[in-house]
Amino acid sequence: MASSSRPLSASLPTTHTHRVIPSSSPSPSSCSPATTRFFRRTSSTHPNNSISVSFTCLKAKASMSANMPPATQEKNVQVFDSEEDLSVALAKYTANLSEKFIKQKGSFTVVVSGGSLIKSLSSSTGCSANNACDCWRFRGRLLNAYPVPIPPGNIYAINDALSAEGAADDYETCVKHLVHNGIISTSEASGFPKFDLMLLGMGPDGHVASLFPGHPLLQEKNKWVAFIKESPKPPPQRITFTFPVINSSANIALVVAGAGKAHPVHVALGHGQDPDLLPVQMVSPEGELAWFLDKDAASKL
Ligand SMILES: O=C1O[C@H](COP(=O)(O)O)[C@@H](O)[C@H](O)[C@H]1O
Repeated sequence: MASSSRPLSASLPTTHTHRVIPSSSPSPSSCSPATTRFFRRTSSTHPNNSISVSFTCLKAKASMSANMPPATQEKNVQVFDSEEDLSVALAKYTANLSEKFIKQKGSFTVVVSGGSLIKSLSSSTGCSANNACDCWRFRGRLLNAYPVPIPPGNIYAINDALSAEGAADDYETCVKHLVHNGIISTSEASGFPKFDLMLLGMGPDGHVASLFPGHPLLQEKNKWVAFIKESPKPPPQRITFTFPVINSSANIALVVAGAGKAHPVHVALGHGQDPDLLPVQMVSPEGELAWFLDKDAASKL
């Protein structure tokens, strides 16, 4: 997770084409006050796994599609011809939210999940997936075209020197400090922390963060951060934000690329069925849910 006092703003160098279906409707010691804060992921591998985060920016030219099925037309879904185009649009979306929240309350809090989201986003920043965080910290830039003054202390990574239990506890304590200090908002509706934006990926099985199909953690109602020791996807030990926190977010962007994810996308957007409730179907933020898909992920829509 992370935060900035200056909105992500700059010129938008590129125009790309995509379809838009508008919506109808860490450790505690690193918890210093400041303003864009990045929460490095909603889930993390643990231990000995590289943690990576990043995203890119730019402008995408929107055009409405008249050919999308009705169920999709009720959602905010954007489909891009390439991962690069998707990245560009996602960065612009993030920049707009950053500007809005910083104007409103002087800060912007963002959670970024792991997986290929990081790789694809880092590709157009000039940072590799592995050094994306260092790019933020040491180059003082979140995005190539969007200079963002994010102090290193505003990026909250998990402490992977700890056990999974310890890391979850440590991260939850960190978030509690930030809530206590007023840096992270609290949802009036749920009482859980309310991040301004979560950037989530999704697995081919429909999992989000480290919340897997059929796992008891899907029903977690109290914890903010939970650990898992038997993840069906390696590595087995992870920590994750829980659904009460995820769904208290002001905004969530679900960023999905690849044909292997077309089925859960199809189901989550209301066009198909799966015998199991997919975790991605449980994503329901207090504010807006925006889908950023590449054309392969959208191929069954
Ligand atoms: O395990 C995870 O996987 C999903 C999807 O990863 P991807 O590499 O297929 O994009 C990721 O969104 C999630 O954060 C992570 O915990």
